[in-house]
Order: sequence, then C-alpha cells, then structure tokens
Amino acid sequence: MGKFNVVMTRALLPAAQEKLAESCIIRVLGQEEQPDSSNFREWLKTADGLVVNSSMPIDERLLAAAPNLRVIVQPAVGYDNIDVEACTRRSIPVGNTPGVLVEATADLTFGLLLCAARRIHEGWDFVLKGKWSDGGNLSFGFDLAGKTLGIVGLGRIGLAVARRAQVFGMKVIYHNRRRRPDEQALGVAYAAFDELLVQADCIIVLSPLSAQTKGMFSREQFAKMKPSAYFVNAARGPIVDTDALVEALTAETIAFAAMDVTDPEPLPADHPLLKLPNVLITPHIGSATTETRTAMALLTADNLLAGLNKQPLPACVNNEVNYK
Ligand SMILES: NC(=O)C1=CN([C@@H]2O[C@H](COP(=O)(O)OP(=O)(O)OC[C@H]3O[C@@H](n4cnc5c(N)ncnc54)[C@H](OP(=O)(O)O)[C@@H]3O)[C@@H](O)[C@H]2O)C=CC1
Ligand SMILES: O=CC(=O)O
Repeated sequence: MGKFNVVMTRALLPAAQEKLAESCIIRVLGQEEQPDSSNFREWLKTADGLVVNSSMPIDERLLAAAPNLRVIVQPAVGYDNIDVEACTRRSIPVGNTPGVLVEATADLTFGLLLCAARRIHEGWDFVLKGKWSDGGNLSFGFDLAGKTLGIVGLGRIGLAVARRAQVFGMKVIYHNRRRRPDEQALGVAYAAFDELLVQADCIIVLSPLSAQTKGMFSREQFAKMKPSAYFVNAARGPIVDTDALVEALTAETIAFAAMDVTDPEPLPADHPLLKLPNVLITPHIGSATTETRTAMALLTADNLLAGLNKQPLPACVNNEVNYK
C-alpha cells in the first residue's frame, strides 16, 4: 500500500513525527509561509490528512481546496478555529487532545493567579532592578485563603483548577450552562453568571470559545465585579472584549488581570495592555510542559493514523461523522 499524503502547518514533536514516518509522506508549511501560499494550496490538492494549529482557520474554502481529505487533527483541546459542521458535512473527522493537557494547564492557570496575588513577577523585577538594597517599597499582595474563586467553565481543566484552589483554602463557585450533578461531592457551589461576577474575589475563565462565549466579558460584566477583583483568562482571548478590559483596568473598575490568552495573539509590542501595571501575561503556554506537549503530539499522531485508516479517532470532536 502507498503512503498517505499529510500536510502540517507546524511539525509535531519528534516522537510523533517518527510514529508517522513509516506510513506518511509529510509536508510541513515553512515558518515564513502563509497558509494561502502556493505550496500549501498545491499540497492540499492531494492531502489525505491535515495537521493544523489553533491559529489556522479551517473553513469551507480550505476544505474545498482539499478534496481527498480524510481527517483533520490539531494538537490542542480547543477547536474554535475549525468549522466542525463543514467537516462533518464532508465526512471528515476532526481530532483534538482533551484530557492529556489538564494538569499542566491547570498548573499554569492557578499559577497566574498565585503569581498575581503574591506579586511574584513584581518581586523578581524589584530584585533585578536593584531596589531590594535601596529600600524601595513593593506593594502588598493578598491572601488566597478565605477568598471566593469563581470559575466560568468548570469542565476538565476548570475542575483541576478548583482542586488546587480548594487546597489553598479558597471557596469555589462556578458557572456552566448546565449545573454539574456532582457539585456537592466536588465541594463547589453553582452561581448564575451575574451572581458569580458580583460574589467572586477572583474569576477564572475556562470555557471554550463559541458564539455564546465570544465577548462574554465586556464593560457590563467588569462593572459588576468587585473593584478588588482579580480576573484570569486561560481559555481564549476573544471571550474577553479587550478594549473593555483595558478600560476596566485603567479606571480600576477591577484590580488586576492575568492572561495566558489574548485577542489578538500575539499581542503587538505597543498594545495598551502592555502599558498597564495591573496586568500579567504569558504567551499561551498553558499546556507547554515537555511531558504534556509530548502526550499531545502522540495523541495527535494516533488521531491522524486512525482517520487515515478510516478507524474511529481516539479523541474525536464530531463523533457523528460518517467516515469517508
Ligand atoms: N491556555 C491554554 O494553553 C489552554 C487553553 N484551553 C482552553 O480551555 C478550554 C476548556 O478546556 P476543557 O476544560 O478541556 O473543556 P471542557 O469541555 O472539559 O470544559 C469546558 C466547560 O465550559 C463550560 N461551558 C461551555 N460553554 C459555556 C458557556 N457558554 N458559559 C459557561 N460555561 C460554558 C462547559 O459546561 P456546559 O457545557 O455545561 O456549559 C464545561 O464545563 C478549551 O476549550 C480551550 O479553549 C485548553 C487547554 C490549554
Ligand atoms: O489552547 C490550547 C488548547 O489546547 O486548546
């Protein structure tokens, strides 16, 4: 049997590339190449499998340019960049990487809150700038213990963050579209969205980006939060109205924002958010540990191989798909 033609917008980690090498001819889009480059369009014509990253929109136009496509996979759990319904209509299963990134992403998310609350980043900057010895003052942080954490999107990662918060002595409230049947066993309390905004000392967002969640945090929502509120977004940038956030931080409508995701990504060097003192930003590194990124790459390879061989994917977004 011949090899499958696979196109990647970025190479996977070596362990996954090796796994695929035996049965696939792999073409990787160059660092400088745009997705609409002539190379990419040419490769798509014969591609059996496509490996994408989450900044790449997958829409009808791209699918039409790839008539042989059997499977699309992405080393990420979020798939808001992919028109899944269009893939399903074309009998293309879409694979993602849920589960394997939960603990790493929860560590980074809770780490952002802890770092912000205790001013760890500011302390390091203070030491670096030689202010320790000249008696400069560093502002106080606040105790997490005894505070209320509101989690919007208490799913796999949200729950792993809740467990961390509970160990730190925080009370956890949450908002999902549906109440979790296990909330009592988990020691978390449900709150309507507006209630959560009002009650929480710290708010963490971990819901997917969707038509419902896009712009879910805007002027009205920041105005409802406590002026002392710490806001953390580790989900997707467009869930937050960035202009409204800049205004809320500038006017001290809320106290602080920490983010692993922004809109846009990457943030331009002169972006207003980067001029504010009450902001902490990491460059979308929630799942970026060696162990987790390796597990994600391997699951992506397994998803790809399954789709190429017309088998059910280990992690499939559109389970209802009819395999080509
Ligand atoms: N920063 C990073 O590097 C990473 C970011 N992520 C982001 O985190 C997201 C969550 O991942 P994961 O925990 O695995 O996903 P899950 O599907 O397990 O959890 C998502 C939760 O969000 C809730 N939710 C969905 N829609 C809404 C809504 N409109 N309002 C309130 N809650 C909602 C869901 O509950 P219900 O359906 O009942 O509403 C569910 O509990 C991903 O989609 C991705 O965007 C993930 C990994 C790394
Ligand atoms: O943002 C990362 C993801 O896995 O989703």
